[in-house]
Amino acid sequence: MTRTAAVIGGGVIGGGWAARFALNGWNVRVFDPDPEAKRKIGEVMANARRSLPGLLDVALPDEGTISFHPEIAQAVAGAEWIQESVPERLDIKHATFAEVQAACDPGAVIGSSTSGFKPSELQQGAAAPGQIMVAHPFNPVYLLPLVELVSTPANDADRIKAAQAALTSLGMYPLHLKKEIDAHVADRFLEAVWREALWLVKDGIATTEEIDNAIRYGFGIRWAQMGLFETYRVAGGEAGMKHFMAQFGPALQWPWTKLMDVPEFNDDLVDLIAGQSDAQSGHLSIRELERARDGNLVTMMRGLKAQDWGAGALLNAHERQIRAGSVHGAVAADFPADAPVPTAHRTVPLDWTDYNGHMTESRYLQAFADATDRFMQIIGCDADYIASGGSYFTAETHIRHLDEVHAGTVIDIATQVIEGAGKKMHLFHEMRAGDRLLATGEHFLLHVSLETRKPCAPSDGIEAALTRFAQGHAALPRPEGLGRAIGAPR
Ligand SMILES: NC(=O)C1=CN([C@@H]2O[C@H](COP(=O)(O)OP(=O)(O)OC[C@H]3O[C@@H](n4cnc5c(N)ncnc54)[C@H](O)[C@@H]3O)[C@@H](O)[C@H]2O)C=CC1
Ligand SMILES: C[N+](C)(C)CC(=O)CC(=O)[O-]
Repeated sequence: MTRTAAVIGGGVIGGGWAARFALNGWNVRVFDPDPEAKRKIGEVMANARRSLPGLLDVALPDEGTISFHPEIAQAVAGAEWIQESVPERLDIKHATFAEVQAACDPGAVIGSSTSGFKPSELQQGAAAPGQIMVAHPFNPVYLLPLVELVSTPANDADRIKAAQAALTSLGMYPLHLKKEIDAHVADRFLEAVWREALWLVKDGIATTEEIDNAIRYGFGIRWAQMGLFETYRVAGGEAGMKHFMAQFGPALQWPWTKLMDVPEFNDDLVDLIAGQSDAQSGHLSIRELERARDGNLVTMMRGLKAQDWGAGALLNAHERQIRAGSVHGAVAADFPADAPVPTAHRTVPLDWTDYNGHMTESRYLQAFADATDRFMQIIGCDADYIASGGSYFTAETHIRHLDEVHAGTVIDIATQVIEGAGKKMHLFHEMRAGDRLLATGEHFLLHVSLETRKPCAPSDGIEAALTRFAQGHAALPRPEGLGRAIGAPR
């Protein structure tokens, strides 16, 4: 059954939440008094659609619907998750919770996006304090997985567990903080770095651009993959963390930071920073900057996915969760022998597109090669079989590019066995977006011994599974384009 979330306040963060929920198959009900909210969320959704689904190598569930409601009561009725993302003012948040709790399901989780208020402050005066907890996300909410989940003793363990499970199912990383503190954990870092940066600009030491460069060419990349402590452990060399601390401990007494002083927040400082920021990035619109940011984030996170590390390992876990409940977990006997076998159902990722604004040619081969891997797995040539010494090598490939496809589009590949006997396996893949035929891939493979590196017969199990498809597929129409070659001029 489709799950339902309510988003109260649909600005930068509420819009990001709406996209995260909807693109993971939830229906989303939005309440926001801003008459522009629908347009703004529409623009966030457009950016999210081209970036989030392509993070994974398997398609997300079908997109949920987003509806807009004139009253909080209408938006929250029947929702299992209510995410408050109204402005950062305690009076507005309290008034919002009162309206929400007058109409919502008592079993629903009410998460607050607050950047700094403690959950006990949010719960003050509430009809049911135990329903409210901090669920602090990071912008863009549809791409960054971290959510600081901050609870108080008023929140019972079952509701916290339900909240963790719901966030995990959205591909997020709930970091549960059992001890509350102003600004939680991550915003304390951001605030510290922000204060230092304000001083550096105010004192004329560095411009906004130079500070950004100091981060993005160096420790920002390092932090993205290892965080702080693991990074510094490595920096301690073979002697490790103790050596690192001994070496840099004395710096704590030196004037290396102005963290405890706050620069006077006046018009001069605002104009200085805003002016430098305009000079640095004013030639780009916010939507253009968001698109650049999203492309960079997707590319970095997919790089970490290949390494199965940090945020990338989380993507792999989310993907396993989706595969387990779908056709991707199926084996040969689960597929009819007389129809092409579905071997891919995924979204075109942003990092598969090129200067022509569409999927680049090398990624067609990747998609078809992944489909071949999936077919091998279906007939029993899986990781265990390969570890036992048998596998397939591709001997020849022919790809036809028939129609364009863009980032964010769901593609499906169906595979027909043209020949499957002994060591030979001849496959014909058709890639489609809905009814549109995008490309075909014809591949001839030989079963090999990984010890001798020479062709040999596969196991009886693989032979039987392959023969079943080969015989069943022989009755299918011959695919258009089979055996095609590029004609050479004479
Ligand atoms: N912008 C950021 O980088 C982050 C913000 N947050 C937190 O998210 C919350 C929302 O912040 P933003 O989205 O940045 O602000 P925003 O100004 O972009 O959006 C706030 C939205 O709330 C709506 N609103 C105002 N009064 C309302 C009411 N009574 N009921 C329902 N909606 C109402 C506004 O029309 C607006 O669309 C804040 O608590 C903030 O601390 C959390 C993480 C990051
Ligand atoms: C600046 N901020 C305090 C609103 C930042 C956050 O809360 C998290 C983020 O996305 O940077």
